[in-house]
Amino acid sequence: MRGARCPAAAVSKCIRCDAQSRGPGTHAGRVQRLDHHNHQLLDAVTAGSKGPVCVAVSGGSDSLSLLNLAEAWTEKSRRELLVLTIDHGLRPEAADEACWVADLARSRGIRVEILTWSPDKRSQNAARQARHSLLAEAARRAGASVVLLGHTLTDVVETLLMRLMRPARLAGAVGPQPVSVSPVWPQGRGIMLARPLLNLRREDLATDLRGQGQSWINDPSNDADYYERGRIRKLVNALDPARLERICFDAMRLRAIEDLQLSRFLTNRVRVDQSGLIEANVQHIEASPAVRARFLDILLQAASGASQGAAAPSVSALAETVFDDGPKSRVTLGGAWVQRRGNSLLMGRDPGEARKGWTGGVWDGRYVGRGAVADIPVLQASDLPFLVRDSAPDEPAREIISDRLVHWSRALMLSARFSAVMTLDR
Ligand SMILES: Nc1ncnc2c1ncn2[C@@H]1O[C@H](COP(=O)(O)OP(=O)(O)OP(=O)(O)O)[C@@H](O)[C@H]1O
Repeated sequence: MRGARCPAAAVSKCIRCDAQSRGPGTHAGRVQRLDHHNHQLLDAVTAGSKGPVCVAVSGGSDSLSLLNLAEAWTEKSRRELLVLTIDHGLRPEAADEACWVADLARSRGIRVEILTWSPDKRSQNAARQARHSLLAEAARRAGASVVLLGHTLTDVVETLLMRLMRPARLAGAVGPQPVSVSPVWPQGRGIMLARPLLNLRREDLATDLRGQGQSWINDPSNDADYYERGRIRKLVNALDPARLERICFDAMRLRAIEDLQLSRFLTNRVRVDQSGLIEANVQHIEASPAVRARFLDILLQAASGASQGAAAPSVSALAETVFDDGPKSRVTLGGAWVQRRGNSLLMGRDPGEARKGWTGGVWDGRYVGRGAVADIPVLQASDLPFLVRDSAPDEPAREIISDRLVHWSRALMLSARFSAVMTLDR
């Protein structure tokens, strides 16, 4: 981290490469060494992309540390940064806080945009969803394809505990990943999220900022008991954080292996035909039930055009059936249908969904109907569902779906690589 000062730090070589770094085991040692690898993550995730690199900054200690890291990285990469800060309207101070962040960015010569959300629901989930939509839309407007988020190791630990306490959707089962696709669709099309601080503790980053004389914004709702996050934070402190971190690193490494396998499946086993129908070859697929379920989850989302997967127990149950033998007739889940044919799984958009409020024209941003809504046949009336033949005017459904799968595959591959790198010496 820029300007990190730690009296105990001694210069040595990084254990994973030849870069000079501070001695392992010290606060600054960890920050300096990871800095080096986190620059590599930024290099990899932005490779081949155009436009600015967006940094989501709330003004808290995590995202200000992220801004420092990103700024240091631009000295070498020469990429332009665009700070995005959201006035979420959930607290009276939110507007002032967004202005504070904007002033700070401008004082460093960094472009900044304030995004405003008018909450109609006050839940943290609704706020998160809205935040991702605003970030993705702003990134696309700016011609960017990468958004950096300030999640830390502390978030990984907290998320792990939260997930253990209630059933999750498959995508979030292990918590934030080093790289992932934007969780909103279609706003997040082509947008990659990267979390370069995922191996650093919140408290270490805060110590670092203090050392630089940098203040930050404290959001009291993060610790409030009425939010699950606040209750979990207290629980983490009451348990043994170091042990929890080790569990998280093990989970991240395991997940990295899964991600790599999934990335290969998406690249080698899936094709999308002209009509937007997805076909996955599942012959001799050797994968754990968890990987099969995640594979199916991604395919269902690509077929349905949904932002989120269906509930984890339903996807897992369906995966058990579809990868073995059946179903011979269509089964619908999460807005998509799936059917086994020979060695393949076929998947498409559930036409029954069109009955819910579609009034004709382009449906789902991807398909053009062939008749009136009232004519939509009952499921299983034909082999191909009513709506998959045609495409949206600008771009064929096939392109949209293939693009999403390719993007997903790349995110999984990068995530696997950096999960492994980030946790190697733990
Ligand atoms: N108001 C905001 N403006 C801009 N970016 C934000 C804002 N709030 C959060 N972020 C970004 O999101 C990151 C994660 O924030 P936080 O931990 O508060 O979210 P969360 O609700 O736990 O999210 P998630 O469910 O994605 O883990 C921050 O480090 C920052 O990069």
